Amino acid sequence: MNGLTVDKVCARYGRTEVVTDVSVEVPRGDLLAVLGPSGGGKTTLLRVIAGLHPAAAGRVVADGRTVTDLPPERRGVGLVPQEGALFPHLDVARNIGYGLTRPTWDSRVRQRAARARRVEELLDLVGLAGMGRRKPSELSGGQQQRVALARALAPRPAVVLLDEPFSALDAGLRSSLRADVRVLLREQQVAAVLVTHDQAEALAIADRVAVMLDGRLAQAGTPEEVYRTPASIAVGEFVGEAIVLDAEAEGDHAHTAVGKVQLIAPGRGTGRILVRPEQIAVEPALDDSPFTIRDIAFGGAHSEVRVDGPGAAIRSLRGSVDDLRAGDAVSVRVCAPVPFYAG
Ligand SMILES: Nc1ncnc2c1ncn2[C@@H]1O[C@H](COP(=O)(O)OP(=O)(O)OP(=O)(O)O)[C@@H](O)[C@H]1O
Repeated sequence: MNGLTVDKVCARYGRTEVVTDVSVEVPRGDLLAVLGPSGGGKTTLLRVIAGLHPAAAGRVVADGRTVTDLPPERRGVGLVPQEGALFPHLDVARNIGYGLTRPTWDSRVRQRAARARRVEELLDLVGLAGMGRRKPSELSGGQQQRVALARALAPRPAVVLLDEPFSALDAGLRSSLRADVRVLLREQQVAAVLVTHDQAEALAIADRVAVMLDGRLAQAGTPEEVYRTPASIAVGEFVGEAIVLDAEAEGDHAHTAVGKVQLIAPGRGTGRILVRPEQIAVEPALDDSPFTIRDIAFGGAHSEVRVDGPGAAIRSLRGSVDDLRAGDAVSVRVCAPVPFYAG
């Protein structure tokens, strides 16, 4: 396959295994977001792919070539580290050109010209044309990240790894840079792996999301799959806001504290369901209802309504909350099929 294959990779620090049996595939042009709590093994996995940390077992394959035992510079894998990590004493052009082949004595002039052309091309690509002579300290945080990306792309790698590349940026800049980077990586047809803590970022930018819990791949799937049908309650709680309710399943539906709920897949017996706040409809109660509004957190486009009731603390997202007040009695209904977890 063209792109990246990680096949049953394990990694250790000393005797402690921190990555266990991880397998993922990323075709060229695709972006895989690796999501997980702190200490879950995300950065270590990235370092194994980049060749900065040895794999204790398994294989890393880039564009069909097994690179597991090659040094970082011979893998065809580019890395955009956290906060760019540019060389402060080199100007932007030199930072970008750093990873390109050094000229040899017999072809120095020709290679130098080719390097300069490639650097100009990359500056253009990341929207920094004309800034080649500046020092990193003369750039904004977002511009520095663009330089780090250009540096990673310079040798035309098959794979680019991005380790929390937007974490130091403010929200507005972060989402615009993220969208630009996504388009650029697809245009360049590299296989990209992005490590992030930010669930919304992973769901927004990725073709596929891999959730790592305790060094293991808990689930890999499209953003919709991991959000709507998480493999476990733990994955569901990590990927987004989750309301977990006790349930008694009977085929295609289950009985819960908020009434009868449709299930995505049939289930039977005692267990739990996982519901997203936007799947819960809260309406002013027409009859007696045991549910009352605890408070409403106004949130612009979507406000959160928190509801107390017997056996359930509910959060619901709503566009308008004009008809609701704290203390009101309300009816609560789950308005979409949800996943059920037995046991
Ligand atoms: N150099 C090291 N020596 C020993 N243990 C380490 C080292 N680096 C990381 N670890 C441990 O390995 C585990 C995985 O760390 P890793 O940095 O891969 O997790 P992570 O998911 O990237 O976390 P974060 O989101 O906080 O960056 C953690 O328990 C961490 O303490």
